[in-house]
Amino acid sequence: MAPQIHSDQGYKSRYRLFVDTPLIHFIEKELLPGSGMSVETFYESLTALVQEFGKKNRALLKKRLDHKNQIDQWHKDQREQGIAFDAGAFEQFLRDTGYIVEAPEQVKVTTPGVDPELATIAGPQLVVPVKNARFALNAANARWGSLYDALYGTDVIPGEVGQGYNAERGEQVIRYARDLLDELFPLQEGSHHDVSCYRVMDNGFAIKLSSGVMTTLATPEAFKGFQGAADSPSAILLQNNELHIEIQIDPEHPIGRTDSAHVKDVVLESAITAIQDFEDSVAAVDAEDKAEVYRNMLGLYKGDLSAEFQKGDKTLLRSLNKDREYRALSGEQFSLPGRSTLLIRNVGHLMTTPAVLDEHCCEIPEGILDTLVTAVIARFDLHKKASDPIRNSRTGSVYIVKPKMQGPEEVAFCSQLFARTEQLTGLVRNTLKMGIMDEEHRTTLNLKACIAAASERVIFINTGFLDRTGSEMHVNMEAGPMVPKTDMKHQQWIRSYEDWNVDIGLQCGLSGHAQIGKGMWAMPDAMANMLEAKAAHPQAGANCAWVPSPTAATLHAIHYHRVKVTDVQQSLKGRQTSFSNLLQLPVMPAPEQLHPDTIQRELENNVQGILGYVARWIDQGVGCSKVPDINNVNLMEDRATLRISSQHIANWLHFGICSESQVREVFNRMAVVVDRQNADTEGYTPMAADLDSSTAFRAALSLVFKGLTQPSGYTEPLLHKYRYRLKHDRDLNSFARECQRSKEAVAEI
Ligand SMILES: CC(=O)SCCNC(=O)CCNC(=O)[C@H](O)C(C)(C)COP(=O)(O)OP(=O)(O)OC[C@H]1O[C@@H](n2cnc3c(N)ncnc32)[C@H](O)[C@@H]1OP(=O)(O)O
Ligand SMILES: O=CC(=O)O
Ligand SMILES: [Mg+2]
Repeated sequence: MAPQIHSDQGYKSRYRLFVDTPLIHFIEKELLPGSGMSVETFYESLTALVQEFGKKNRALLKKRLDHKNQIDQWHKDQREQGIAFDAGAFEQFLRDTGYIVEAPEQVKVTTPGVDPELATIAGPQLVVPVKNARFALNAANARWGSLYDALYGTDVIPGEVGQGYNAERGEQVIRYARDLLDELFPLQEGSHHDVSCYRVMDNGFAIKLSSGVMTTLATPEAFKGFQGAADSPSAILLQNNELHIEIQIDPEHPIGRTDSAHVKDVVLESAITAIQDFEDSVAAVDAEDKAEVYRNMLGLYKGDLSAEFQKGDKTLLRSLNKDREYRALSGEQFSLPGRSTLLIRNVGHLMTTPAVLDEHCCEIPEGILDTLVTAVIARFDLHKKASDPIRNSRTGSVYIVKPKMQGPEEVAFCSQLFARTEQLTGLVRNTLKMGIMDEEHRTTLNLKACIAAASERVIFINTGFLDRTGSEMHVNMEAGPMVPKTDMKHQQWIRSYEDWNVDIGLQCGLSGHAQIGKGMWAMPDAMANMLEAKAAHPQAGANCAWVPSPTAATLHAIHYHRVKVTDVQQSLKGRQTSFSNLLQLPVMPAPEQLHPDTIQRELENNVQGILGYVARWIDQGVGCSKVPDINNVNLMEDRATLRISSQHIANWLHFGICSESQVREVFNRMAVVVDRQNADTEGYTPMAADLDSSTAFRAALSLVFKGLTQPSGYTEPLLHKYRYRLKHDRDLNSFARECQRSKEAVAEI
């Protein structure tokens, strides 16, 4: 059977490409109308990009493999010769083989037109799988979040949330919020706890205490504006460290009614930026999935995305929030952004997509398709008038986060791809900005050269420590058995990597121009712990850090009120983390001392996470899940955490820390546990009853048993393979193979 090229289903010939129907529908009926780009120009442009960049893309992937083989051999030789690891010798070898390159002495980012949300405002960065419109909208709207809700609904306030309103818990929330106001916006006299009235007078913000004393803020300039009438405002706007807080007042509201100053909520500017993710948190294996991802992104950029959903017994309709209007003391009206500034995480250089085949019937690089579609989508935002109520960038930029790049050649390649895409889509040069995920071994070691390779485009460097951990294990797979997963974050390499990223960012002039970011908080329900732990991110000089939910964004915002990141960055200038510490390996010094119980527990924990995540990925196409670990702590699992777990078991198998039969036994047993955990999950397909015929179970096994040979230890090739097979009842590439065999089809192009 030849591919269906001219039917309503299957691939259709478009210019020099074959495009699968669901994507054609999206491109021709949804994306291009109103974009100013014709159908012909779009496919001509895509063909040009594939022809100009496809071969280079493949060559870069081949280079990854060459380096990996060389490093494997070096570690093997050292082991066989009984040579103790020496970071200096390793560094020399990596320099000799061109894995580490010379960076220019002076590197300075010169990125033009960066919005203040990325350049100067320090605050939380929310990440969201864009394939889920309800979540994607929620993330875009998470610029402002209720502190009362964030406290009431999480373990920051101890005890059960329970059903119905718990007045005692409510009291604790109000006390917490008043303490915070006292800390961030102290009064000249008294405390926010004792306020009976907030109002605006001709000469400024006036606060009446229950004692009758009139006072105001210790720093009166922190008052920025208000909503409602001056003598009975409905909102008071305060600012600290470039972040805003609204005290909301409503005497009719159930909470405001009982409050001495009728405060109904304290709302924090929260997710200053949000990454709409096409990548680690998304399952998009075919044209239908890609169209869904792109459709939501288009709606966010056009401003018309909405999602209707059921919550409890209510049907809700969610759309994008408008900007917020205020009046200043002078009487002047002004507005603040109502939405997070959005970044878009495209996929990396590795994957190809069956949504589009080239003239040889081969899948095209997915990153190339993402770049072009992102640029066309962005035109809708860039062409909006300044008065448009829903604009993303006010400075004419498009923020693309590029994951999993390995080294400066790959960054340069990406920058060239962006430049050519700008030409083809009529965008001004350097409109497409680049966020570099520092999440691969070779990128960390060459971070300065990576920044140099895109110095006119860089808008962030971010420590994606989850992928970086998977990368560390895969690159050094042959060095020896790795420490247990929980010990990984205490290893020398990871501590140095976090500091190194900040040092290089500061040296390259990112402060005040771009984000130096820290990674994800992967325990979405452990908000009390997060409040403790994530204070370290601004203290380390990072002006943004990832959070998994809007609630987490609101709580994490508190840290940026407490720490002025620019001051920290100033104090860190000139620091230079040891390069050789970056190369220290996370290998166990005495694996023979590992207790069998520790091995068993480690396996069970990893396997439970793998199965819990993979089952939903393969069967339901859910790319990011909350999965309980062995201690029943809910963890955010995505492809990066899966990379860690699967590489870890693969490594222990390789070095005989555990046996194949032991691993299989744990998999079989954990399938029962995961089935039980999902007993009430709608659409869940149990695995344990028939393990051999469970596609998800087989996918999970292969991630471990084929872990050593997966490119860079990534999980997406196998996840895509199994999900595609389940969805389509045929293999990825089967159309491409048939198409290649079909002389007529090719001749027709
Ligand atoms: C290594 C990396 O690459 S990290 C980056 C990739 N990871 C991510 O992007 C994580 C994003 N987070 C998520 O996907 C989710 O928070 C999960 C999967 C971890 C947990 O999801 P759930 O179990 O559904 O969360 P939970 O039930 O606690 O909360 C759901 C509510 O929170 C909202 N929510 C949760 N996470 C997010 C988010 N990231 N963005 C926006 N809203 C969110 C949902 O919209 C929902 O609210 P609603 O009912 O008003 O729509
Ligand atoms: O993408 C983020 C990571 O930690 O990996
Ligand atoms: Mg990652």
